[in-house]
Amino acid sequence: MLLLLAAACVVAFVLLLYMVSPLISPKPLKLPGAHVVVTGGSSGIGKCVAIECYKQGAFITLIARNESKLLQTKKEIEKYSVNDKQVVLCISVDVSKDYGHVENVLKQAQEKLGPVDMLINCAGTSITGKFEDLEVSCFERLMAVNYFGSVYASHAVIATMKERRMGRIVFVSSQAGQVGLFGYTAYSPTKFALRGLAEALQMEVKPYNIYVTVAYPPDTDTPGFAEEIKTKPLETKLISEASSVCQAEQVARVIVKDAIQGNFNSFMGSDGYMLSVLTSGMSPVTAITEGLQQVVCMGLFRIIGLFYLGSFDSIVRRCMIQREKSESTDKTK
Ligand SMILES: NC(=O)C1=CN([C@@H]2O[C@H](COP(=O)(O)OP(=O)(O)OC[C@H]3O[C@@H](n4cnc5c(N)ncnc54)[C@H](OP(=O)(O)O)[C@@H]3O)[C@@H](O)[C@H]2O)C=CC1
Ligand SMILES: CCCCCCCCCCCCCCCC(=O)[C@@H](N)CO
Repeated sequence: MLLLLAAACVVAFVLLLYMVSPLISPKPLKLPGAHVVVTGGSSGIGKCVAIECYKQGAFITLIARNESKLLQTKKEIEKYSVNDKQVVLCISVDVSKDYGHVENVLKQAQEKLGPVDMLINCAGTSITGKFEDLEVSCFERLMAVNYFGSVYASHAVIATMKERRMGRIVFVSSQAGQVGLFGYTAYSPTKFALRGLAEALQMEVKPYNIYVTVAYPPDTDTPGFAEEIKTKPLETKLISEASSVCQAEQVARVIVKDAIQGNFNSFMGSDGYMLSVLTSGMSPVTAITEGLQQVVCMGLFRIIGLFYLGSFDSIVRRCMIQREKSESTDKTK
């Protein structure tokens, strides 16, 4: 009897260890002297991520298309140097066009600044509008930049990371990559796709000590956002008010902190927290407490989420009625 109890205890302990072992947090990456590549590093969130890493002693490669914007950003970043060895390298390339080209430039960057320790996939753009108003080419373009651009850059660095048994890859998704909202039929799928890629890739590369992070920023005050707002449907604007507009510096700090720690999920604010718990699905966890919070809070957050959905539906309905009214008064004029 005693023996049976002891055996049961051992089995339970082993089971517990087995469950807990993948949950043990990774060792933080050391940024001083590390090589960080930021796609979309010449503007907005990407620029602030680059500055944040540079301030912590990293060597930076900026990737974007427009050369003069790249050079201007390089100058801006260099103001924050913490030692005189630090370098900011600029590469002008379209991450969505030719994989061979992207692979080549990343090879050159690694020859100059050493193997990539951290890749931040931030190059991206958004187009909003009603489904029928968006040309199908918009859907293709967004998928090319936001999704395939991230696949290309990651594919070009992963082999070296695996050889070195270290590295970080960050995908900048969006809150619109956690929930599909009015106006985002072309954009949201590209951000949801990044999550699928990140989950599958993380499972492959974890034994090689490589950690993948997916960031879900809310609306953030950037040149890209200023552009987006010009053509945003009223419905999208009103719905987006559910979550506040963040500063790019603040978003960048959170992304860099989570990437260093190797956290899979990176979110900002209380609505970001709720969304990340609510949409955790089968995503990996990097701390036992994270998993526990998801188990405990999921039901409650679903209830809160249903209220949000109800209010979004009523925004859409009200806008439709308003539009029909103004159309009919236009006709009678
Ligand atoms: N701002 C926001 O509200 C939010 C943004 N995001 C995401 O964060 C990321 C950055 O957004 P944000 O800072 O607002 O964007 P910005 O428009 O301010 O900056 C975009 C950056 O990406 C580069 N870029 C765009 N297309 C390409 C391309 N094909 N190849 C290479 N580089 C490219 C741009 O440079 P260039 O044009 O010279 O190539 C620029 O450096 C995007 O993925 C966006 O979807 C997520 C949530 C909220
Ligand atoms: C419990 C559940 C809480 C639910 C809260 C839901 C809030 C949703 C607001 C989403 C705003 C959309 C941000 C898109 C940002 C973006 O990617 C673009 N700006 C890019 O340019």
